[in-house]
This record gives sequence, C-alpha cells and structure tokens, in this order.
Amino acid sequence: MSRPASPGAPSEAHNVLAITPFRRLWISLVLSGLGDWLSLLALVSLAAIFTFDAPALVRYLAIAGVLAVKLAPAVLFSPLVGALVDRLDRRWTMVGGDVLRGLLYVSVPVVGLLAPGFALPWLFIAALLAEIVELLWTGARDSAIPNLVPRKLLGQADRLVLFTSYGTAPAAALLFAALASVSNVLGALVPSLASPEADIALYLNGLLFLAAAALVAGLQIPGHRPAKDTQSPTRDARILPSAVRGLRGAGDPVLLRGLSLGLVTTVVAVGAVIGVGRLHAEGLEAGNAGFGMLFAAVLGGMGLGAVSGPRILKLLGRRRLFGLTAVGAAVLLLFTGAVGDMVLAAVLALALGVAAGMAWATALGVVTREVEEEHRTAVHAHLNGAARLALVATAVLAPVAAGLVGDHALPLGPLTYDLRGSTVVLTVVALLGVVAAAVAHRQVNRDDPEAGPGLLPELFAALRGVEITEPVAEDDRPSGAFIVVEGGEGAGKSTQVRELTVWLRDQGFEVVSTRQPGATKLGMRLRALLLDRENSHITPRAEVLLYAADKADHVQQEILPALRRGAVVISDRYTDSLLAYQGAGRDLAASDIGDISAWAVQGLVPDLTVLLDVRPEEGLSRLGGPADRIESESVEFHERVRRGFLDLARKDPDRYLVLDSREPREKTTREIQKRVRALLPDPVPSGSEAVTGMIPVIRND
Ligand SMILES: Nc1ncnc2c1ncn2[C@@H]1O[C@H](COP(=O)(O)OP(=O)(O)OP(=O)(O)O)[C@@H](O)[C@H]1O
Ligand SMILES: Cc1cn([C@H]2C[C@H](O)[C@@H](COP(=O)(O)O)O2)c(=O)[nH]c1=O
Repeated sequence: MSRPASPGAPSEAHNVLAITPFRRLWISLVLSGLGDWLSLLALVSLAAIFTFDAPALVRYLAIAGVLAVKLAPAVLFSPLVGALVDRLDRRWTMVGGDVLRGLLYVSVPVVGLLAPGFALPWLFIAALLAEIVELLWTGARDSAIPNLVPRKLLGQADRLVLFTSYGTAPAAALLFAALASVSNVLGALVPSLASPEADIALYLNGLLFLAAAALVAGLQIPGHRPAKDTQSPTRDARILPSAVRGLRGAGDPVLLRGLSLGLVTTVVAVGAVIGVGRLHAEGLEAGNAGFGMLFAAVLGGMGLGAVSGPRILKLLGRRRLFGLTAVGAAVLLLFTGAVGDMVLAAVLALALGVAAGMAWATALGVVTREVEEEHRTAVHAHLNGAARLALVATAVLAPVAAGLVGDHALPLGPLTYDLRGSTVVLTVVALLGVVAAAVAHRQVNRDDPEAGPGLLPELFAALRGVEITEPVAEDDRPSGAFIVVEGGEGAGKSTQVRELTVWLRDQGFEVVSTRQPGATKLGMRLRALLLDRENSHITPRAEVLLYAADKADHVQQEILPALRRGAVVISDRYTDSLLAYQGAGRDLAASDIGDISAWAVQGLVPDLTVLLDVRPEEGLSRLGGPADRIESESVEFHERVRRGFLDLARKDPDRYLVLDSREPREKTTREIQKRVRALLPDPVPSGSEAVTGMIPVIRND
C-alpha cells in the first residue's frame, strides 16, 4: 500500500525549511546538537583520563557518573521545566543557554590545566550545570517553534528538530574520533602541544555553542503561543509519564508486551556499548578514537537501520522481522564484546545498531498497522519512553556493573588473559538479551495473521526476494492447477492459452480458460474503463486499484471455485501484469503493489507462470486495430514493463517458464506442453473417461 511521505522526507523538509527564521533556528539546533553529543563523548573520555591511575572501579564509576549527569536529567526532570520556561523570554533563554553551556564545557579542560586536583569534581559540576541549563533551553526551543511555523507544518518541524537531537550523534562521534586521532598525531609530532585528546573537542564545543547562540540572537520570535498542545510525544517532557503509563486496552496485550520487551532489549544492547565503550576501547588499545568509532557505529547504525529497515527484507512479515532483528541485536552485542580487534568491534557495533534501528522502525510499522488509530499515539509514546529510559539506565548502570566486576589478568598456563569488566558486562547483557528477545519474538509472532510456513522458509524466501503470501486455509485449499500466461502486448498469450486449453481438454481435463481484466461482469466494465483511450486521466494509483478490483472479483467468482472443483485454470494475465505494468511501468513501489494484489487475490499464487518475452516494438507491431489506452503508452513504458516481467521471473525461476516469443508458435506450444505435463497427473486412459468424467487434478503438495 502506498505510504504517506515518510517523516523528514526531502520534499516536506524543504517546505518548513523554506521559512527563514525556522531555518536559522534549525541550523543553530544542529550546531548545539553536535556540541551536546561532542560534550558527552569528551566528558566521558576526560573522566577516564583524569582517573587513569585509579582502580578500575573508580574509573568505571567516574564514567557512570558522567553518563548519569548527562543523560538522566532530560528524562527525569523535563516535566518540571515547562511552567518555568513559559515565564522566560524564549530567544534570550536559548541564547543564554547556548553561551553558558559553551563556557561551562570550555571551563572543564581549563580547570584541568589550572587546578588538576579539582578537575574531576569540576567536570561533574560543570556537566550538571550544563544539563540544567539545557533543560531550560529545550523548553524555550519547544515553545519557540510554534511561533515560527504555521500549525500545519508543525509536524514536519517537529521531525526536523528530532533529527537535531538524535541524528547529530553519529556525526559528533565521527568528529570526536577524528579530533582524537589528529590530537594524537599532533602530540607525537610536537610534544609541547600534547594535551588530553578530549580537550580539543571541548574547545571546539565552545565554538559550536557560541555560533548557535549568535544565530538565535538575530531571530525575532513573535507572539507567545504555548507549546503544550503541539508537543510531540517524542519530546522529553512526556517520556517518563508515557513510559510508566500502561497500555491496557490499547490492543493485543501480548503483542504490545512483546514489542516493548523486544525494543527495550535492543536499546539495552546499544546502551551497554555506550556505557562501557570508552574503557572497552581502551582495553583494545584504541582510546578516544576507538570510543568515538564505537559510538558513531552503534548510533549511526541505528539511524541507518531505522531509515532502511523497512526496505531490507521487505518480503518478510513485519512481526517476523521485528523478532529477528531484536534477537540479532543481542547476538551481535555478544560478538562486539568478545572480539579483540577495534575495527572488527566497530563493524559489529554498526551491525548491532542497524539491527536495533530496524527493530525500532519495524515496531512502529506493526503499531501503525495493528493498533487502532485512537490508541496509536499513546502506544508510540509508551514505546519511545520505555526505550529512552532503558537506554539511559543501561548506559549508567553498565559501567557501574563493569566496575564492580573489575579488570583481571587471569593466568592461563604460560599466558595471561585480560578479563575486563566491560567484556563481562557486554557478554552478560547480550546473553540476557538473547533470552529476552527470544521471548519477545514468541510473543510478537504468537497470533500473527500474516504468518507463513515458518521463520526459516520465510527468511530464505525473503533473502531470495520471493514473496510468501498468506497460505490458503487447509480446508479451503484448491485442488486444481493454476497456470498463468504473462507477457507484453502481442506476445502471443491468447494464442498459447487457446492451444493449451485445447490440448488439455483433449486429454480429458476440465479446463477453465480465462483472462484479466474482464472475465466477470464487473471485470468487463472495469476492462472497458481501463482500456478506453478517453480515460487518459486515470491516475496510476487509481489504475492499480481498478485492476486489483478486477482480480479480486475474478479470483473469488471464477478461479477459486474452478480450482476447488479440481479444474485446470489457465489465465491470460494475472498479478504479474499488475507488478510489471503498474509497478515497473508506472514506477510505483513494487512492495505496495505486491501487498495490494496479494490481498486482492487472497494470496493465490499460480502453480506455473509462462512468460512470453517479447520486445515491445515487435509485440506492438503484431497487434491489429487501434491501440488501447495502455498499448498507446510509450515504448519506454513497455520496455520497463518487459524488464519488470523478467525481474519477477528471475526471482522465482522454479515457478516460471520463460520463452522467447520470436520462436515459431508451434515450438512455444510444445515447450509449454512439456512443462505442463510435469505438473499434472497422467491422463486417464480414454476408455475410462465415461466413468470418471473430467479428470480432476490431484495435487501432491
Ligand atoms: N510466436 C509467434 N510469432 C509470430 N506471431 C505470433 C506468434 N504468436 C502469436 N502471434 C501473432 O501475434 C498476434 C498477437 O497474438 P496474441 O493475440 O496471441 O497476443 P497477446 O499476447 O494475447 O496480445 P494482447 O497483448 O493483445 O493480449 C496475433 O496475430 C498472433 O497470430
Ligand atoms: C491484468 C492487467 C492488465 N494490464 C494491461 C495490460 C494490457 O495492456 C491490458 C489488458 O489487455 P490484453 O487484452 O491482455 O492485452 O491491461 C495492466 O496494466 N495491469 C494488469 O494487472
């Protein structure tokens, strides 16, 4: 089914960014978003550097402390800030917030240089103050936006702002890794310039916040429209209440529990990497640059998975995909923690992030499809809140746990094995995650209405790009054989359908020879409508639905009853025509067309599709009479249709017989007969025909 434009799609983003004050604010938000993530990485690294000589427990606790101070206030205290922010001037709150945060972050390395003994306590104080300032700043930001953007564009603006909060994380992490490497090289070349690598990041941070402040200072924010009624459920103020509120009555409770559990499992995996990443990277002798890589990999992977998720393995049922990616994320965490090579760990962290992002996007897809509209916002908010809470809690608790485990050098014969607290935590979280994700997988797939023959066959089919549609119920399973002849205009389909019908009837089979569109009463009217050149105004989507209506009527009224009787049904065109003409030809998404046609034909897939491949020029030249609406499309259109048919055949070679329509028709007829003979039972000897009447087709499968 065709989706509405996806969040943040270029066209809609372009609309709201055309408003100059909002664009200016947005650029400022990108800068401060970058600065915010950069500060998180730099402060975690400085905490590790300032405690370099301390025992492992102290080092892990210092990191946990930074993460707690940086991440927890937004989740815990946001609701308290709203009332206060309404009394402040939004522009100056934001400008002041940016300047103050910049100064606070710059002060950390400065205090480190001037008063090393006070460096760590000041790091915590500065980080906490910066977070308090950020709470006010976020409130001012959220209530400024409705005053800059018309109401109908608020949704778009909201998504763009969300990007500045989360989408900037991987970029900041890459920048941090690059800065760490540059600083290392610089320190090696000019020892007098050597400084803790994170210092440069914090100085740069100061500049980013100052630039953000300068952009907002020039803004006029009119009016005083409160943000309350426009707040997105993803904004911080609603996180805690939404996460805590139950979802009773919002839909299938087992499904919702499974989605929550699976999502929490994936973000816990991500949180564990963030929490112990710095010291884990140090164990792999990669320090700050390694930490930046891990961070960028896991968060960038999440973004990648969320955006591309629904497109990867799109033929796998959404619930299946969700369970699979949740289990996958946990398994990938196990490997991420176990490998002893930084680059490999980063690659695995990237894959883990992709799996987590896919799980996230898929869960939202399941909710959109399966939860009633009135409950959808609450369910989204709950999942988002629960995930954020779990992420923050894990990022903070993972280093505490790693500190309690400690780092140990285990003697193994002549060698020693470095067992690090971070490795133990990643392993334990991963193992628990596998169990939790497996439970979530079961819960989510328990009553899946789209369930196919089983996870593995469905997965393999999806990997091969083959669609597995809903199985027809056992007692509903038609016993006849269904053969379809497809191909472009003038390929010789009707000729071959006629030949095959006669040949099979001669052998005593009951044959129903039919076509699409136009085999039923309704179908005839639809055909007339669809092929009438006067109807050039039919839009591509309407065209899909009209052809699909013909198919639905045809399958229900003619094909299924005939197959249930045991007849051989031969159809001149079927669903592949929809995919080739409307999908490839009209350039509509194949997955949408596939969904619509599978639904229309109740998942009925032919036993054999004969594709008569023809070059458009040749096929069109064979036709007599005036061209109809579709025949008179351009040669390029018919070329796309031809490629569409060939692509379908390539993806499922066992079910297709592809023949070149330039061959003499008798040869083509013989090829088809050879293939069809293998599909049907041996013909009954002619003498017994009087007793049996028509031969029913008994299928072996
Ligand atoms: N193998 C062939 N070689 C050359 N001409 C052929 C061959 N098969 C069929 N024809 C001729 O091509 C023309 C179109 O054939 P036919 O009506 O069977 O094609 P079709 O694919 O059903 O067309 P349409 O797209 O209009 O449904 C007819 O005149 C037919 O005799
Ligand atoms: C089933 C189906 C058909 N079409 C197009 C293909 C042809 O141009 C006409 C059908 O006429 P013909 O007698 O078979 O040539 O309709 C389509 O676009 N989509 C479909 O699903």
